Amino acid sequence: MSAILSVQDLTMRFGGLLAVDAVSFEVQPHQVFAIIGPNGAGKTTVFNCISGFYKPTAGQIMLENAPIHGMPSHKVAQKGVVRTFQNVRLFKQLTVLENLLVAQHQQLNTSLLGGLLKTPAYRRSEAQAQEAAAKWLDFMDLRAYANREAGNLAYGHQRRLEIARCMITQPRLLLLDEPAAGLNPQEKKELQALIDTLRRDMGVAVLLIEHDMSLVMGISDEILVMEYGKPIAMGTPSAIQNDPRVIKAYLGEE
Ligand SMILES: Nc1ncnc2c1ncn2[C@@H]1O[C@H](COP(=O)(O)OP(=O)(O)OP(=O)(O)O)[C@@H](O)[C@H]1O
Repeated sequence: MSAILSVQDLTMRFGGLLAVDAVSFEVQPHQVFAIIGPNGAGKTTVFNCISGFYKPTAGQIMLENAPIHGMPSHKVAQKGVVRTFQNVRLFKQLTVLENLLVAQHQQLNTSLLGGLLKTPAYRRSEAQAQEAAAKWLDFMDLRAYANREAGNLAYGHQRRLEIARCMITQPRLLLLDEPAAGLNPQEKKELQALIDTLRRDMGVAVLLIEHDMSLVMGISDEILVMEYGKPIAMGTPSAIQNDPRVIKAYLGEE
């Protein structure tokens, strides 16, 4: 099986700080791959490098065998790698529906002139965008809120909308940065079921940063543990839970 994402010796330096130090891992199709580690371990910096927000100091990031390191974030997104953020980022003054329509804008097969003249091709792609938005509103149980301002939604709903906004672009790889943060126990359970459905039925692999260990252990196929920028362990949830280096990183020296 060939990997969707292959990261080799990824390194990111900020002045004198080595935030990510020679990190390598692979994400396979349909896999949920988690990156965990104490605060400041370098997890979000890895995400920022993959999603094109940072240009890595060194190393390779390959998406289905083609390099994406150093590409700007909108290009990486066009290639099928999309992300959510630690603090939800939506167009808060737009409605829920509008957020889903805007997300598709870059993909729409229309020209400015086509839009002005309302050509058949323009109307067709508009109709497709509306259809896709309706599908994701239903899938995420957000239809009742379609015309609400996104900023006025309950936090759990905003998180779901952010994931819908990613998924509507039909990505190959979904990066979720602490998706369970701020959710109540019931919402966390629903999130776990949602991630499972996305990877099983929607053809997307998921790369996850998460501090909630019960979610991480319950959903991940493989886990990478980082500490001070360095990879210290990688393996299945049960192997990671019993790894003395991981226990030491989380609990400190006896
Ligand atoms: N743009 C930046 N400029 C300078 N230092 C940075 C920058 N971004 C991150 N860092 C530093 O890099 C290190 C790793 O940070 P990062 O946010 O990647 O950690 P993290 O594992 O995601 O932490 P958390 O779990 O708290 O989100 C930290 O010491 C942080 O201060």
